[in-house]
Amino acid sequence: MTTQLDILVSAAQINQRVEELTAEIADRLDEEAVVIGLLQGAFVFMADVVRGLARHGKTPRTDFLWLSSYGDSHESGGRINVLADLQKPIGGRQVLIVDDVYDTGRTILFAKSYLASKGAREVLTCLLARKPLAAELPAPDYLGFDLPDRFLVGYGLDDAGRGRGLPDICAVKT
Ligand SMILES: O=P(O)(O)OC[C@H]1O[C@H](OP(=O)(O)OP(=O)(O)O)[C@H](O)[C@@H]1O
Ligand SMILES: Nc1nc2[nH]cnc2c(=O)[nH]1
Repeated sequence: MTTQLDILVSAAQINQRVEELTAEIADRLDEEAVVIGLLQGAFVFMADVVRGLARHGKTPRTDFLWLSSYGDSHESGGRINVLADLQKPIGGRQVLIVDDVYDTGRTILFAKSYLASKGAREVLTCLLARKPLAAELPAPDYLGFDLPDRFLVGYGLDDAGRGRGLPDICAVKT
């Protein structure tokens, strides 16, 4: 990437936080729980969350829901599009949504009501990062980091499709 970035959270800090979060989550998940990652942004965090859960003795089912609202823009388009649905029913199950960032809150609020409408018994949320706008909204059940109001890239987060594989959480220099 040619974009200039500042590192906000290092890979080592992320690893440590994932370890703490997954210890807490493992205590809360029941044997029939499904961990649901929101594509695309959650795929890196999701991989670390499920491996952390395994270290803490839980190997839940997994699934993905592909939602999109930003496209290649730095601003939410306002409307959430379901690009690909869950592969298995979740009726009566506890679910944990895993996503990368909580910003306007539209994505996570949509995902919560969408999964509830599919019959989930309990919907828990685990967000890697929260930006200041979302601090006014309902808190996630599990949160990695409170970060500033900057455009985030890396560790799953993209800038127009690029940068998801960067190991740290970075912010675009303005
Ligand atoms: O709180 P919000 O304002 O809704 O923003 C959060 C969402 O924005 C990004 O998704 P995006 O639509 O960019 O799709 P992506 O996951 O494929 O990057 C990100 O992955 C979150 O899901
Ligand atoms: N990549 C990326 N996607 C977002 N969606 C909402 N906020 C952000 C952000 O800061 N970075």
